[in-house]
Amino acid sequence: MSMVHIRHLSFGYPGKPLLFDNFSLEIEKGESWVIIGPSGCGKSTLLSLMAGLKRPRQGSIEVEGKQLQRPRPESGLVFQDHGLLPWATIRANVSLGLRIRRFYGSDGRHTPAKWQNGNEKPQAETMDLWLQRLGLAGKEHCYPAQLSRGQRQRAAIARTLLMEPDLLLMDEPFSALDPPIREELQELMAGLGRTQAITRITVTHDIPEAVILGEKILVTTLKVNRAPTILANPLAKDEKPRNHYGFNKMCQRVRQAMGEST
Ligand SMILES: Nc1ncnc2c1ncn2[C@@H]1O[C@H](COP(=O)(O)OP(=O)(O)OP(=O)(O)O)[C@@H](O)[C@H]1O
Repeated sequence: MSMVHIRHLSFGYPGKPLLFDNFSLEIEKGESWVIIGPSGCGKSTLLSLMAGLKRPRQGSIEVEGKQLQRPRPESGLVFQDHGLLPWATIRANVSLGLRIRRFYGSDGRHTPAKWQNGNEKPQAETMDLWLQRLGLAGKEHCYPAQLSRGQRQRAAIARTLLMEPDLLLMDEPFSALDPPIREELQELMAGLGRTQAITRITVTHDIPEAVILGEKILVTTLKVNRAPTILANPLAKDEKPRNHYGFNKMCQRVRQAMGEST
């Protein structure tokens, strides 16, 4: 069953050329996709459209069979800039999404029934679990400024995952991080895909990252995007794709597809 179904999408910013024209794409539940392409080709715009933060000029986007009219509370977003509140502890920051979700919409009307008051899982337990999985146990009472950049980004990821999203949309989530931390987080996110059926869509500039995270790699172009270029990448299912003998070859395929698309 499809998680995201884009049908005949047209989108461009006012007074600028179209970025997408009659563009269709189907993403199955549980798949991990990467969107890669040169700067300015519309990767972040496509992610915002799938998040319901922007509306198509023409065409439609369905998520879980429902036409997207607004951001859905079941979708999780992670951006490059972690967006933590500097004056709140890590524990308060990580629980922020949950607290906001209860008031989703101006009147709370759009909070899905399974999350309305009284139906929440025991929060403290779930939060401790994510803090532990993301290597933040013991940091709960620290403020963001007391953590490293990688730890702050992990806290942002914990905040999103604690909300149990069914669709995870990430815009260059690791690009501000140094290579060892970046690699650690890439492996962590790839590992999550193996243990949980979350549909993941990650925007990146980085070819090796695309090969590690994307079972399907969408290559976008600076020309108007019409028929999508999609590379299938079974290596992303591997536990250590970087060590796989086909890794460099797959990187080369992505590089070549990017070259052909410019
Ligand atoms: N709010 C906006 N208003 C007008 N133009 C915009 C707006 N946001 C983005 N654009 C333009 O739309 C194009 C696509 O932008 P977008 O950020 O989606 O590209 P991108 O592929 O994600 O780029 P990058 O890799 O540099 O982040 C760019 O030319 C950008 O300048």
